[in-house]
Amino acid sequence: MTENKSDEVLQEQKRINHVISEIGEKINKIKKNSQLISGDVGQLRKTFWEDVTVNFDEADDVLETFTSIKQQAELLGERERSYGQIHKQLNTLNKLKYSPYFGRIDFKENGEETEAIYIGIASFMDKEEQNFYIYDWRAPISSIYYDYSKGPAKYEIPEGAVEGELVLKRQFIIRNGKVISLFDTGVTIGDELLLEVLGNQASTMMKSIVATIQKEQNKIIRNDSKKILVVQGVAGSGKTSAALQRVAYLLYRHRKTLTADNIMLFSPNPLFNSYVSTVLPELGEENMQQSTFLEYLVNRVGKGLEVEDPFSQLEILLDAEQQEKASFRLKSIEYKSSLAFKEKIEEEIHRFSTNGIIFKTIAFGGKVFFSKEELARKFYEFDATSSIPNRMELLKEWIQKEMKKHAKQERKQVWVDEEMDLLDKEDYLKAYKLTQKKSNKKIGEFAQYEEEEKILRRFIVNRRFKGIYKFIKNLEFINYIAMYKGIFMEERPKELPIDAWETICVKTMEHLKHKKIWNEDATPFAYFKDRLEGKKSNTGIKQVFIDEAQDYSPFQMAYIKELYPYSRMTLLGDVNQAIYAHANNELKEEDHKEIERIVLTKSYRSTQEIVEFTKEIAANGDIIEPFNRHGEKPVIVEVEDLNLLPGVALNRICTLKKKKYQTIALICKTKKESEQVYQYLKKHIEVRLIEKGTISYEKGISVIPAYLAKGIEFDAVILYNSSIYNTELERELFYTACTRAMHELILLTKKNQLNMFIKGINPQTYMLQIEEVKIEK
Ligand SMILES: Nc1ncnc2c1ncn2[C@@H]1O[C@H](COP(=O)(O)OP(=O)(O)OP(=O)(O)O)[C@@H](O)[C@H]1O
Repeated sequence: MTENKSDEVLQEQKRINHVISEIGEKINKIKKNSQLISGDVGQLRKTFWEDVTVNFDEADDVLETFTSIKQQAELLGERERSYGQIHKQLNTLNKLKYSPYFGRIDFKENGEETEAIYIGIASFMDKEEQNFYIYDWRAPISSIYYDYSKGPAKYEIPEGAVEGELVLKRQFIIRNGKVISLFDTGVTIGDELLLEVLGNQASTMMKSIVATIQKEQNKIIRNDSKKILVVQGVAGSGKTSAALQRVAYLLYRHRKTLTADNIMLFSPNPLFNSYVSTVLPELGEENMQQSTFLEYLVNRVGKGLEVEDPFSQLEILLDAEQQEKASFRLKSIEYKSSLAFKEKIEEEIHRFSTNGIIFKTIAFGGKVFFSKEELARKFYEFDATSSIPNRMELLKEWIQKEMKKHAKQERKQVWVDEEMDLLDKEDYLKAYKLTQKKSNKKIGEFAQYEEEEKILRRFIVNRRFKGIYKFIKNLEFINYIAMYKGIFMEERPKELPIDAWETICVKTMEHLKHKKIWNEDATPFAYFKDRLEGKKSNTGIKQVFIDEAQDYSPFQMAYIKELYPYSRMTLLGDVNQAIYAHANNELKEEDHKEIERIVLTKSYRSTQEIVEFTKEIAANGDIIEPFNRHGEKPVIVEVEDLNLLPGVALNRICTLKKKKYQTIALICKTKKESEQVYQYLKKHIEVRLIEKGTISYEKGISVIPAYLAKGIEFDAVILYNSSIYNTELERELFYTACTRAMHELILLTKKNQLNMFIKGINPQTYMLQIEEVKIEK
């Protein structure tokens, strides 16, 4: 660390004290204001109904009542919004009070005086609102801090570039209002501060990197020129971190038109969702919408089919004992993930335009209201030039109209008489009131009774028809499954050999028969459904982020793009961590006018020693550059007998625990392996098993299958039985697992059975140890 010049520190501390006292004053002022508003909100809520005119007598009165309620609700909403704003502001000010800024740049704009710019997580001005005590890190001028070292520098504003000279660049660590350290930096954003940050223990929650954003990451964060931004970044290069900072940046830059609700992040698993959930609040912003693609698909496919999750799909491919099943699934996955299959679906849809649509019969209590043939006939009676979704809509409207007639008929049936006796008092009362309301004039007792009975019969039929009405409204009368199956009764696509196609057809249909759908079919099925009933494109989303983009198949990627046709997209991924069988070339694709591509090659997560080792696993790993932080070389532990493996893992975990690491992971290849070793370990130490549904992880020891460790990191990683990663398909999984380690990496292996990847690694990059201690079975 650069030496702390004590008078500089004193000067800076003086300024900090002043700024903090101003922040304190502002907080007090806002609090007073907020009490007023909160009082207002409370009062408004209390007297809401007193202040509106409620009168339902005449149509005019109803309108007046409606307007009055609306006005009152708007007033309340506005006050609540300003109350929410104030709350947010107070939150940010309290953060600033603790640590007002992290950086300072002295910038001399050409022809102007040098100005000291202090940079923090939000802007803060003096009382007169004339000068900035703190600049938001997202302000245009702040980019100099991330992009330049001392010397000529410039930043962009809408009117053009502002040029000048960067005279000083200083970094602070301020805690609780006190300068802990201060250093003036040279070339990049203080390697020293970064070194300090990266040397810390891993947390179970991702941290914001705002104070140490690197120049190349800043490009990702501030990029706003093209519709699609693609980031190919090696493991640990800060893709996810930069993506979250980018969300914060976009929310700031477009604050008038963009809110957190307009941003969607697709993440790899539920654990990841919670892992990243604190970054934006730390920056004073709200979290964007977050979902896994599976969640989206399950919703879209609908209740009728159970969707296989991608992890179960992967498990089959990884299970050495199910090689035959795996080889068939691989073919199925490859084809159904391709754009060729999407084309095939398109052809099928085209055919449905003139014939072949299959419906379900709509019946009630054994009585057919609409046969499937009738529905098909009616469908094809509509104008053939109209799109399929439009005709579906017309068909639905027609059915709904016809249903009114059926309902009327049904009211006369005997079963309704029987159910009349079972009605409760409230129904009678309701019918009575409705009759009263309906007839202003006094009517005779008999007429009154007749009217009530009519209403009660309507109640009964409506109640029993509720299911059918919903079925119709949701277009469930379209037999998607039968039609989807139809694709597999057709001629072989040219991409596949005959035997492969036949097996795919038989097995896919068999699986669908059991009301289950494989993961590779889920996207095509959802797409197929969309093409028949109309796209559910989401216009509210303006920015879509896809993390681990390499794990999306070409079909999925194309589908997502169609779902969000008006959104900008940020795709982040690493071709070396593509753990699924379907290939996706999106990250490698040629540039075109809508795409901006950024490549990150420096890895920040792991020590230099770990990166030197892991880069040799990755295909094209030469481009990976380690960050200059040192630790021990990875250790490969050879074990005589595989039965000793759980005990050896336990020993190693205990040694790591003594080193006071906060998060230690034992990464296994499959769920089965994780469960087995977990059962052993839990008898000896406190340990947690992470499964696909796990939504958060805690400090301590976790046993986790490699594919669930995606995107997250641990202080120390032990790779359990590394000998079993042995096919080219498993290279990425093995690489992903090893790159989760920040400070220490240990790989257990059967003696003399180094896997095919380790065999290719320079032995200088690791230490080989033989576990000699015999452990009882
Ligand atoms: N500029 C930075 N300043 C401080 N820490 C950083 C910076 N960039 C990355 N890191 C740290 O490096 C680690 C890896 O970052 P992150 O998870 O964002 O990388 P990634 O590229 O998404 O990784 P992977 O693809 O391997 O999951 C995190 O601990 C993150 O805090």
